[in-house]
Amino acid sequence: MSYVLGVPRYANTSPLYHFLQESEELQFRYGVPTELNQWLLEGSVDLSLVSSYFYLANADRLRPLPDFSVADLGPVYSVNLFHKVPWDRLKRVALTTESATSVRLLRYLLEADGLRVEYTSEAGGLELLERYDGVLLIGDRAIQTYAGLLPALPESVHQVPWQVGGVQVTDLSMKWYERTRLPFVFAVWATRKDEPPPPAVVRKLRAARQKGLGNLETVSLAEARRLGVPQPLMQHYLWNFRYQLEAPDRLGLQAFAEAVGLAYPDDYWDV
Ligand SMILES: C=C(O[C@@H]1C=C(C(=O)O)C=C[C@H]1O)C(=O)O
Repeated sequence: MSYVLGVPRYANTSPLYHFLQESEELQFRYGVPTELNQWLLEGSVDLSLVSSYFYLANADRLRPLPDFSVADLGPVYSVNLFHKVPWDRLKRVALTTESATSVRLLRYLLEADGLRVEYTSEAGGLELLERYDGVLLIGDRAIQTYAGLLPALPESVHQVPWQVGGVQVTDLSMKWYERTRLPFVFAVWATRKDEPPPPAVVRKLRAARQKGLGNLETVSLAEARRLGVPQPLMQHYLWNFRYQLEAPDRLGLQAFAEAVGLAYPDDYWDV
């Protein structure tokens, strides 16, 4: 029987997977985070990316790898509330159906600012702004939408505009950083608690990550073409992620658990 890896359908994890080969022993099943979360609990994937919030809420059944994450310090560029009224006047917001973590993070950030907002889960893009004050997008859709708004390639990564025309872009990871000065962990990799990850699979994942991060130009070119986003922008976007769940990331994850009233188990596979 082959081991099934839950593989996200997003550019943001391409440095981890670009050089990973599917084989008879290791098969991929592709999905967006909300699908992968469910598949992991149900047993239709064995090792998978899982939304950090979903992991924390199901920590009695899941255990993560010690050194894999989708995290960053400051802006992430692809977890964005696109809105047409200022942040403190938001009343009705549409939420992506692909995310478990970001929707919880948005709720936390708005409540922390004393704001009461009505949320509706609805798939779509910027056209939702005709009916809502804001729309939360993540992953490929968010980075494509953001890149599509930019009038030109920014001169420097420090000059990415956060307002284009009538649309404001609030990067949730940046907002988290301003509040906590910590990284934000969007996802970890986990298995079910009674099914330890095979060390050979973890070795392959680590080797593929090392190669991916060492060849970001190749990886970002492939992803830029796939999504129709300028390659320099894609390369900076990928370069900016923290993929190794290091000590500062764990502090960020612990702070997120506290922020949403969940326990932080601090319990990782020794692999
Ligand atoms: C950084 C991102 O993080 C993603 C957001 C997730 C969530 O909100 O549940 C889950 C997995 C991550 O890959 C992104 O989508 O751009």
